[in-house]
This record gives sequence, structure tokens and C-alpha cells, in this order.
Amino acid sequence: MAPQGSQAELEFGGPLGAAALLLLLPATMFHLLLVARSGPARLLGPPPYLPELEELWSPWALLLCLTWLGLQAALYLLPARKVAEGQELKDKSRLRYPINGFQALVLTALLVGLGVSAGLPLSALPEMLLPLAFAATLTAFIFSLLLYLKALVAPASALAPGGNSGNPIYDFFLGRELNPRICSFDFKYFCELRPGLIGWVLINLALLMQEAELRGSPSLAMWLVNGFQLLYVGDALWHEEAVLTTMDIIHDGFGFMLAFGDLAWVPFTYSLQAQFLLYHPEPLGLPLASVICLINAVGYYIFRGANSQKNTFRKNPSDPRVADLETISTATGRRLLVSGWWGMVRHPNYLGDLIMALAWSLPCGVSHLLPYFYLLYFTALLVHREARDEQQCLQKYGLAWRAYCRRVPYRIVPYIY
Ligand SMILES: NC(=O)C1=CN([C@@H]2O[C@H](COP(=O)(O)OP(=O)(O)OC[C@H]3O[C@@H](n4cnc5c(N)ncnc54)[C@H](OP(=O)(O)O)[C@@H]3O)[C@@H](O)[C@H]2O)C=CC1
Ligand SMILES: CC(C)CCC[C@@H](C)[C@H]1CC=C2C3=C(CC[C@@]21C)[C@@]1(C)CC[C@H](O)C(C)(C)[C@@H]1CC3
Repeated sequence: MAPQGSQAELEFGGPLGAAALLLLLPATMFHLLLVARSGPARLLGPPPYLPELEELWSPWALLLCLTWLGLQAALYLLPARKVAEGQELKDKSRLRYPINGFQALVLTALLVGLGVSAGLPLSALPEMLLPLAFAATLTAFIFSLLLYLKALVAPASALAPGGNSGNPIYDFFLGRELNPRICSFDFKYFCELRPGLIGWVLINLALLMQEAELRGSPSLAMWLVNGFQLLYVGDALWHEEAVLTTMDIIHDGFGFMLAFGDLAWVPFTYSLQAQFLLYHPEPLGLPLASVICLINAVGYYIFRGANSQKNTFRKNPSDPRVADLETISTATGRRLLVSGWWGMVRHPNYLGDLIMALAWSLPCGVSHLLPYFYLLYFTALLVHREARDEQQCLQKYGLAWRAYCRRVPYRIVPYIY
């Protein structure tokens, strides 16, 4: 049995690490936003200047940010094509989740399309990125504070395995409650997939439109970055149910890390390549563009194949698509796949995701390190995530997990790592 509450091993360097990340993550996001629009675009140098509060704070940006959250919340509440059940909780119950994320994406696209044809100046959005990021950070901070307070009155069975150390900074950062809800509105599930991911592709689109205004038409590089990332977001929302088996939903509490990650970090840093291209146009020929498309397709094939194989297997191990795969039994009754994608490395889905991350940076050329920030950050995130997952699986499956590790020795990249 995993240790709970204050006895659980502290992650992210404990309270000190959490306090440092509380400051470092927003600072990095603002650094990237400032550097992307500067001439030298130096990832590792100092920011071109330090913005004054007037440049960051705008009541209009806050209003826009809250309207966006309100719109996505309204779309979340619309009737869903399906209601899915989550994994079994400590008290043996299962929560229910609406599966209508893709519908929200399509309806948002329709609304934005209507707005633009009625004169909505979407291409003005890139000029507002700094105050919008500030408003999103402020919203995430206040929201996390409310979540922390809400958890004070939550029953012990509703608390996450981590995030309840008793140290307020650590617990605020990691999140105390596992699935904070008001009635059937699940805040973590809502934030993980909707406002941030859809916001990200909307920012990308606005950058594409501004490039078209500036240069007559969007560049091929900008089309590729927009297309690849739209595919990624569309795929996440199409396979929305799969998020119910991720570490974030099953294990992590909902605190500043995920609230800031979902609402601010994803839309404003994941759109970095498109931001870079607006200010640093990169000529791209068709032969190189085709190679980059091929890299993205290979990454997507591995990512989707691996994620779908595991989800199908976890939902129904006798499904004909996975029934022939080799498995090993564990003491919990759940089995582990040891052939197919999951027999190649222990995290084939991470490998596919990383290959796609490379394809998103390549259209920006190799003259700057900045567009490769996502690839570097993502490698660090996935290596750390893999180690956390490994720890959790060892606790869950014990000897069977060790047998799996012997059978499949590489973690993410075959024969390398
Ligand atoms: N773009 C981004 O910023 C991010 C993207 N991601 C992506 O999210 C996706 C989900 O990632 P994440 O939640 O970290 O982890 P995974 O989807 O890899 O899930 C890990 C879990 O899968 C199960 N599992 C592991 N090995 C096996 C096996 N051999 N057979 C069957 N089940 C197995 C275990 O849970 P159990 O046995 O309990 O089912 C384990 O805890 C990934 O594709 C990742 O790339 C993740 C983070 C950030
Ligand atoms: C701000 C910090 C550095 C950490 C925050 C991490 C979060 C940004 C990520 C944690 C797990 C995520 C996932 C996705 C987006 C990023 C975050 C929230 C995901 C929704 C992206 C789309 C994928 O298809 C997915 C598998 C659904 C992802 C699930 C995990």
C-alpha cells in the first residue's frame, strides 16, 4: 500500500522545489513571450526588457480570459454524445465524465469563424499575448487558492495521494483534492482538455492571420506548425476518454501546477513556434517540408498506436485488436502488455510525442534555439514523468513490474534510454 498524506515521499524537490517552481514557471513563460518577439530571440540570454505593470495588466485581457473560460464551461455543460466512467476511486465509486470535447472544439471554431466574418479582429490577439498571459496566470493563482481552501473541507477519501504533506506551499503547488467538483462539473477534467488546448490552437490561428496581414499570405512553415498542432489538439479531444487513465487524472491533485499548466503554460508557451515564426520568418522549401511532415506522421503513428493499444486493453482485454498480445499477470489482477507497442519500450507513447515535438520545431529552421524550447522542456518533463510513473507502477505491481522491466529494458528510446 502506498504511503498517504504526510508520510508520502515528497516530489518536485519538496516545499523548496515547489516554491521555486511557483516563481520559475510563470517567469519562464514571460521570458519566452518577450524573447520570441525580440530580434535576437535568444533563449538563454536575458529578456530584451522588463515589462512595466501597465504592459502586463489590462482589465480587458482579464475580461477576455474569463469570457473564454465561461464559453468553454458552457460548451462543457452541453449534452454529450457519451458519458464515460472514470477509474475506480478509493471508496470504490467511479465518477462520470461528459465526452463532448471535440464537439466543443467544432462549436468554438464555428463561433470564431462567425465572429471573424462579422469583423472580430482575431489578428489583434498576438499584440495582447502579454496581458492575456498575465490574466491567465492571475486566474490560475486565484483558482488554485480557492481549490486549496475547498480541499480543507473535503473528506479524506477525496484527497490525492500526494499534495497533502501539511506544508501549505507544497500542497498548494501539487493540489490537495484529487477530483474537485461542484455538482457534476469536474474542474480538473475540464481544465486539462478544453480552455488551454483550444486556446493554444486559437492563438496559433491568430498568429497565422497576422502573418497573412503582414506578408500577404501565411508562410509554409506557419501552415505546418498550425496543422501539426491542430492535429494534436483535435486528436486529444477526439480521444478525450483516454485522458481518464492518465497520471494527472488518476494520481495528481488539482493545484497550481496543473491549473497554471492547463490555463496559462499550454496556450502561451506551446504556441511558441508560431510566435517565433511571426517575428522571424523562415523560408521552407517543399522537399524539406515533406520530410518534416513524414517525421510528424511517424511520431503521430507511434503516439496514437501506443495510446490506443493501452486504452483498448485496459477497457477490454479480450478486444480482438489486443487479445493476441502477450501479457504478464500482476497480483492486482490487472495484466501488463509485454508485446506490441508496449513490448518495444516501456513508454512508446512518450517516444511518439517527442518525435512530434521535433517536427513542430523543425519548420522554424536551425538558426535559433528558441523554437526548440518545447522539445527540451518536453524531454525533461517526460523523463521526470516516466520516473514518477515507474515509482507508482512499482508500488502497484511490485515483482510483476520488475519482471516487465527485465523483459522490456528500455524506457523511452529503444537501445538508448
Ligand atoms: N503534450 C504534453 O504536454 C504532455 C503529453 N503527455 C502525453 O500524455 C499521454 C499519457 O501519459 P501518462 O499519463 O504520463 O502515461 P501513460 O499513458 O503512459 O500511462 C502510464 C500508465 O499506463 C499503464 N501501463 C504502463 N505500462 C503498461 C503496460 N505494459 N501494459 C498496460 N498498461 C501499462 C500503467 O497504469 P495502469 O496499469 O494503472 O493502467 C501506467 O501507470 C502520453 O502520450 C504522453 O506523451 C503527457 C504529459 C504532457
Ligand atoms: C507547468 C508545468 C511545467 C507542468 C504542467 C504540465 C501540464 C502542462 C501537462 C501535464 C500533462 C498534460 C497533458 C496534456 C497537456 C499538457 C499537460 C496538462 C495533454 C492534454 C496534451 C494532449 C495529449 O493528447 C494528452 C495525452 C491528452 C495530454 C494529457 C497530459
